[in-house]
Amino acid sequence: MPNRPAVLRKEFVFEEYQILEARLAGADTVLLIVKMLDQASLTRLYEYSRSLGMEPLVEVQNVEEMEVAVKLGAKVIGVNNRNLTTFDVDMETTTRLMKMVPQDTILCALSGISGPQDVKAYRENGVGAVLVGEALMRAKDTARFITELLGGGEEVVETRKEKKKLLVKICGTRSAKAAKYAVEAGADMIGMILVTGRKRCVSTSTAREISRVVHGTPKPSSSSSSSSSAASARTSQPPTKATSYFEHTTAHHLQHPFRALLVGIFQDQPLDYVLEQQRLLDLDLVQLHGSEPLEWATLIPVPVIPSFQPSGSASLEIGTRGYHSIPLLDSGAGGTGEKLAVEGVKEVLIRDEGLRIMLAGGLNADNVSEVVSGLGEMRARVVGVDVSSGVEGKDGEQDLEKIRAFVETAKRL
Ligand SMILES: O=C(O)c1ccccc1NCC(=O)[C@H](O)[C@H](O)COP(=O)(O)O
Repeated sequence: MPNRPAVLRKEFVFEEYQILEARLAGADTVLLIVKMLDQASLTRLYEYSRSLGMEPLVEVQNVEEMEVAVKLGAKVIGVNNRNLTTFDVDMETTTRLMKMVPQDTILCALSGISGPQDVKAYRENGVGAVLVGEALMRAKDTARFITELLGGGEEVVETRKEKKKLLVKICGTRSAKAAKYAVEAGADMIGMILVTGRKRCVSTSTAREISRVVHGTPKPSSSSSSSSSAASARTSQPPTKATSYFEHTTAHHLQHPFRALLVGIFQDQPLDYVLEQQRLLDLDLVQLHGSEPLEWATLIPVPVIPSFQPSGSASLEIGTRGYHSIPLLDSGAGGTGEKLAVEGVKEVLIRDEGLRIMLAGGLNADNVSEVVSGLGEMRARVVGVDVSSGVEGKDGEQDLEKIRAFVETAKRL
């Protein structure tokens, strides 16, 4: 579930059919209420849910039910503060039962949360999550209320107006040496071509070496400070602000505070192959450079970057939220060095003012500044730049100095 918030089917679940239905509808998990299920049914439904890749939220209300949930091995347990027999709400119920919960279990407080004071108290006590229903429905301004619950202040939706450092992706990487060099030069993403038959396609053994290097090489400290929200996303600091869709995905999916991310590039290959390579090479992101369906993003367990051409009809899907993490606007079929037309980029951005993109297509250290600044005010909506041919020498091999020059130039924009 890397591309969106988790979806819970919060229901009276009493048979497998409902769990399957939830999975098919795109839910990530289901609620199992200990009070309404006998031990055999609870165990059966719990196992069934897990067999579909969904760790259920197991709801309890008292000591006896908590014992059942813990014995079951539930990894996410919710304590209902509302007594379902009397309907009385006692906010201490969660806190009283929490000592029974093993360390690695996420404890959620359910029901009765009316404002930030409740969340603050739970957070201080080590409660891992809260479930808010009625208060959210009653709130006049839902976004502000959620921000307040998270402990945030005045600003409700953080949208990027000011210029931030561009993320840089070095694509077409063919050796562990070039990958290491690019990371140490400050690149945020290292792309390798996994499209069989293409000249830049890497063998499995090289891809494994590149993967090892990208996962093991720390970023230079200066570039890790390019986004404070990215850093907080990867540390224990909980977020305190609601963010727009693309702001969130940029901060959470496209950068890591300590190392670069590894991107595998695919083009019109079977989904099974993409999934297998993602696992085998421990890819952090998958770039789909052909006419793969948008929905694949829900089946690939890491964030997806799809490629669009400004003029192509598929570019209508470019701004669809909830699937890909960030779209790549590229001039052509990928790695061609063909220059992207700035006017085409502007047309795409004008159609959807919330859209954020990465740019590719014939970029190099000499022209990236002109292309990016040519977008005028729309520059703030470009989160990153991607290069392949532009960091290659005449012999077609990656040129380490060109990589450095590209990263340094792009990071200054
Ligand atoms: O580079 C390839 O051989 C390639 C093959 C099939 C699909 C995508 C491919 N490359 C993608 C990229 O290198 C970048 O995402 C981008 O297209 C950069 O292009 P450019 O800087 O114009 O070479």
